[in-house]
Amino acid sequence: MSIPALEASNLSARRGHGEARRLVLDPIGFTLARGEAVAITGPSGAGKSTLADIVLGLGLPDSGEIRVLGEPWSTPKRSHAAARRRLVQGVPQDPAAAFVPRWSIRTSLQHAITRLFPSAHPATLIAQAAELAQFDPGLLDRRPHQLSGGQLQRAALARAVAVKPCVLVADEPTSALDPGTAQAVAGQLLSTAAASGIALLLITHDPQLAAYCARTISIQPPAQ
Ligand SMILES: Nc1ncnc2c1ncn2[C@@H]1O[C@H](COP(=O)(O)OP(=O)(O)OP(=O)(O)O)[C@@H](O)[C@H]1O
Repeated sequence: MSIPALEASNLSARRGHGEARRLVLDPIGFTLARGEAVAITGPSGAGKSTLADIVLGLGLPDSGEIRVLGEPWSTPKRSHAAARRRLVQGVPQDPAAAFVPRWSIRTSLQHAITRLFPSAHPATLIAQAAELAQFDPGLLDRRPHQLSGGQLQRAALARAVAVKPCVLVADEPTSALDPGTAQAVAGQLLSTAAASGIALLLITHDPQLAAYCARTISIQPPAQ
């Protein structure tokens, strides 16, 4: 059997300080194969973004472990940090967060590639990523504010796949878009991940969006 792209076992999280510190993510475990799309759904406050942040390495769990391609992910060796960070990329709810406002989309992509994948040739990866994400290469020299919401979300998808990750975490990636654009971007996200063999963890409260995925895991706010 091939090694899963992502394995999460017994992950839980507490947040807040002092007496207000409480369990915000009940223990959860799941496995994603390469190219598999899984939706994480649940009501507001269930811990979906907390889980996304933990998988992205932006927050720490209070229990449990994550493995990426079979290797422990939560505590990557410092020397491997960039190489390992490259493997798990995010597509944020607000795509502008993926870009430096004063830089062109091309410069932001070049910067991400140089930092996370120094052995790669940026121009080649940018061209491949734009094609995969169906981002018009004619828009690469624009700044983020010069793009529509849908164009910017495709640019964020291009930025995420440019460094050839094995896991994509998309946290409510279409919630800021109108319904037609949201559907097109969601379809693009799924087909891009499947075409590249990337495991997709799609965080959403939208059942229609979750239905695009092969599997749905529903989480609930922990009982206090
Ligand atoms: N740093 C923090 N300090 C205190 N509480 C926090 C912190 N981060 C998250 N929480 C709490 O943890 C719970 C889960 O938050 P989270 O953002 O993960 O939920 P969610 O399922 O993504 O919700 P939504 O669908 O509304 O985005 C919420 O009750 C939130 O207030």
